[in-house]
Amino acid sequence: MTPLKNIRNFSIVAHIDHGKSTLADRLIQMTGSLEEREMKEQVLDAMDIERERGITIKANTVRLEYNAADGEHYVLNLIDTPGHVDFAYEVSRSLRACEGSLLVVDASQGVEAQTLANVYQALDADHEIVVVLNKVDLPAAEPDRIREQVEEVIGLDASDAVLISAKTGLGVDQVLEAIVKRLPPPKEGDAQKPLKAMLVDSWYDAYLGVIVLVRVIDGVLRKGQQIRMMGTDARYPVDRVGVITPKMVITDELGPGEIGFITASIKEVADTRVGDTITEDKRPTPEMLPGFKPAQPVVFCGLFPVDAADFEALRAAMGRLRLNDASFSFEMETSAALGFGFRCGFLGLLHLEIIQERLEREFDLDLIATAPSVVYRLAMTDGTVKELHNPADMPDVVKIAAIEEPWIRATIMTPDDYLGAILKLCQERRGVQADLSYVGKRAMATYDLPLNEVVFDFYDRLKSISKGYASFDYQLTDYKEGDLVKMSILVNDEPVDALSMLVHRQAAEKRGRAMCEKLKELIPKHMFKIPIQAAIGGKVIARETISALRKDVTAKCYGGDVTRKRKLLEKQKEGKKRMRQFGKVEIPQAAFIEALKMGDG
Ligand SMILES: Nc1nc2c(ncn2[C@@H]2O[C@H](COP(=O)(O)OP(=O)(O)OP(=O)(O)O)[C@@H](O)[C@H]2O)c(=O)[nH]1
Repeated sequence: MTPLKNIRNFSIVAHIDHGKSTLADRLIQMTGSLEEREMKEQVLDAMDIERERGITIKANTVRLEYNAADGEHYVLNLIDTPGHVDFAYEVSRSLRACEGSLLVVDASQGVEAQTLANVYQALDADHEIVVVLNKVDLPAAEPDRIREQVEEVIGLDASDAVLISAKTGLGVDQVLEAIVKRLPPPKEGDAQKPLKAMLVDSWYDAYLGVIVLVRVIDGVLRKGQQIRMMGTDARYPVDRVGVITPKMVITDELGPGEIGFITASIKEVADTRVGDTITEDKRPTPEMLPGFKPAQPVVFCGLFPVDAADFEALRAAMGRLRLNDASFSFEMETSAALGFGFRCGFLGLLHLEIIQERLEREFDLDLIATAPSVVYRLAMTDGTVKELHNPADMPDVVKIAAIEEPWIRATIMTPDDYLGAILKLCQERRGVQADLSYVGKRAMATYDLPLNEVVFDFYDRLKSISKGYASFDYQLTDYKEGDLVKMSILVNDEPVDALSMLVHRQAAEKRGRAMCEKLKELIPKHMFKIPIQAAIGGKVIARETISALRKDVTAKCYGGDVTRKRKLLEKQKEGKKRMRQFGKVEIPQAAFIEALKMGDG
C-alpha cells in the first residue's frame, strides 16, 4: 500500500483539441520505463487490439509511477474525464475522485467555452489547479498573453504556469514535478476503517465483463470480499483487484487514496452507478458519499431503420451500445409513418449524434431520426404532473393546465466579427442575454435559452455562422412555463406522427410554413392533388398543395418497347423501397430526414 503522502490523484481539464490526450500520452511515456521495472504483478492475458482500443476509449485513467526530484517515489493516478458538455454530471463525479487538476490551455488559442466550464467544475470539486500552457512550439503561441488571460478571466494565479509542448515533450518533466509539489495528497483515508470507495466509472469488456473503476477512501479493497453498492443495494463478490498502467495489472489490494479497478461478475453497466458508494457487506461504512444520482436523459428522439428488415439488427446494436453506456435508453415505438423503431433518451444532443453515428458506422445501419424533443413537464388540470418524452403522446390540451420546458445557461465564445450574427441567432431562439464581456479579443456571451430551441440545429448554425470559430458550452438550469403548442403535420389530411413537435406559439406559424414548403419539394407528385398542412389542434396554420401528376410514367413508351417499360417499372419499384406508404401517399425517406433538419435561416 502506498502511503497517502506519496499519492497524487489528478485529472486534466481542457477545451477540446487543446492537447489533453497528447499530454496524457506523454506522461505515460515518460514514466513508463519505470513501471516495467517495478511492477512485479501479473499482467492480464494478452489483449487483442479491440480490447486495447476499448480501454483507451473508455478509460484514459492510468496509474503512473514516478521518482521525483526530491528522491521520493510517487504514485500518480490520472483520471480521465469525459470531454463533452453532455456528460457534465459524470465529469463532476470523476473530478470528485481526485484532489487536483492540470488546466491545459492552448497557448495559441487561449481560453475557450469548455475551458471555463471544466475549470469551474474542478474548482467546485475543491481542486488545486496547475495551469499548463501547451503548444508553445507553435509560432502563433503567445504564452504571456494567455497567461494574463487565464488570470483575468478565470481568476487563477498563472504566474507559475508550466509552459510545454505536449507534442515535442518540451517542459513535460516540469509538469510531473508540479503534480508532486503543487497538488495535494489525498486528504483523508484510514485503512482500519470500514471500506468506503467511490464508483468512478465502469465499462463493459468482452472478456472480463463489467469493469469498475474505484477510488478507495477508507478501508482496503481485496479479492474475495463481498461488496455492496449502497445506491443500488446490490451485492457482489470481488473477483479481481488491479490497477491500469495502462495495461490492466492484478494487485493484491487497493488501500486508502488509491485508484484502481475491480471485476465482480456484474452483468451490465446499468447495474453500476457513477458516484455510488462501494462498501464491504459485512462491515459497511455508516456514511454514504454525498450527491448520488443517476444521469437523466434530457433529449429524446425516435430512431427507425430505413429498411424495416433491419429492426432486429437495430435492437441488437442498441443493446450492445447500452452495455457500455447506461445513460442511453431505448424502448420500442411504433409510428404510423415510420413503422417499428425505438424511442431513445440521451444526455444531450452530442450524445444523440455520437450514438446515431456509431449505430450507422459500426453496425452498418441506415436510420431515420425523428425531431429531437426535450422532456416537457405537463401540469395537468387534475393536479398531477406528467413527463412528456414524445410529442406524439401529448394528452388532450383541455386536460393540461400548463407546460413547462427545460432551460439552459449557454456560454458562447467567439471572435468579435461573428458576434452580431450569433446574438441574432440567440435572440431568434428566445434567448435572454445574461452577460456579454470580452476575453482578450474574443467576445463571451452568456445566454439563457430554452433547450427546445437548441435541439433544432443550434450548434450547426453557430458553427456555420462563425466559420467554426465559436465555442459553446451549456448546462441545464431549470424548468419554466412556456407558451407551447403541439404542431401536427398532415399529408393528404392524415397526421404524420413522426413530424409532430412542440413549438412556441409565436414560432409555430413560421416553422409550420417552412415545414410545408420543404415537404412540398420533397414529396413526389402523385396521380391526385396532395394537401400538406401544419395545424395546431384543429386549426390549420400553414398549407401547401402538391399538384397532381398528369401522365403515367409508362405512357411515353407507346406500348411498343417492352424492355424499356419493364425497366421503368423496376426502377419505380426500387424507388418504392425507400418510400413510406402513408395513407394513399408515398413519402420518401429523404423527405423525413430533410424536413426534420428544420433550419430557419
Ligand atoms: N503543435 C502542437 N500541437 C499539439 C500539441 N499538443 C497537441 N497538439 C495537437 O493538437 C491536436 C489536439 O490534441 P489532442 O491531444 O487530441 O487534444 P485533446 O484536448 O485531447 O482533444 P480531444 O481528445 O478531441 O478532446 C492534435 O492534432 C495534436 O497533435 C503541441 O504541444 N504542439
